[in-house]
Amino acid sequence: MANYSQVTHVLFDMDGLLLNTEDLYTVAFQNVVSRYGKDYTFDIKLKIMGCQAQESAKVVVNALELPITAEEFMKETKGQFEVLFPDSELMPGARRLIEHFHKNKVPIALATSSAETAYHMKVDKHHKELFDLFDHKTFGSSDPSVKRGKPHPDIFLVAAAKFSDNPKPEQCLVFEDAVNGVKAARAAGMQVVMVPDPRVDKSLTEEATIVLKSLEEFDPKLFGLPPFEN
Ligand SMILES: O=c1[nH]cc([C@@H]2O[C@H](COP(=O)(O)O)[C@@H](O)[C@H]2O)c(=O)[nH]1
Ligand SMILES: [Mg+2]
Repeated sequence: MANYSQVTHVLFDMDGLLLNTEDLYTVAFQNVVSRYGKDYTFDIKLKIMGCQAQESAKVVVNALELPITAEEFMKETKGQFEVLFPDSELMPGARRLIEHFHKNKVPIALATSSAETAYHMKVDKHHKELFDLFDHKTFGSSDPSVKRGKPHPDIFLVAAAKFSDNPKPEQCLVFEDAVNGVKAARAAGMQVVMVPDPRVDKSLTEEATIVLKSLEEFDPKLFGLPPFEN
């Protein structure tokens, strides 16, 4: 059996992990690049999942040789986000896990590469009460203290430092869906539970501490966290 260490604090990614917003990004980006006769392939998406918004825009514009600037691309996608994000849905198991940790007084935080404005589009309409259970939130694309996006460790180190009892990296468990997010967590010295998109090749999941098909499969006991009651 693999060796898992006990943790005391938990950090959650958001897009594609707690919310189905990765699917919504795919629709939004495809709608925009279709105007230029291009395809937003999963290979390109894989490169930018978890990246800061501006970096993502640059990669797409360059990879697809779009005849617009990264700023123009961001403006066009923002129009799509405003329509699509408010109806984002929770991923299976997300509510149970967040409510369980909150009820059992496990400190939990959100560490998303989203900008704060995008976060509000995704959460405010349907999920505000649940997301209010986090002790704190860090928004990688709009928080100046997060210098570099995932796969760099910055966001997880900034988020961990916001807990009042200042946990060490090895006391923190990260939940992630993206390859870049797993790399970021490992670079921060943290264990990471990966729930990847099923299209992600197995060879790209090897850095994760444990890989699950769904958050519903997570067993808190493996990491010394309070067990589910049922
Ligand atoms: O198809 C896409 N997926 C993901 C992103 C980027 O990845 C971030 C999601 O990262 P996280 O899962 O760390 O919240 C988004 O905020 C966005 O910046 C993107 O641009 N396009
Ligand atoms: Mg994600």
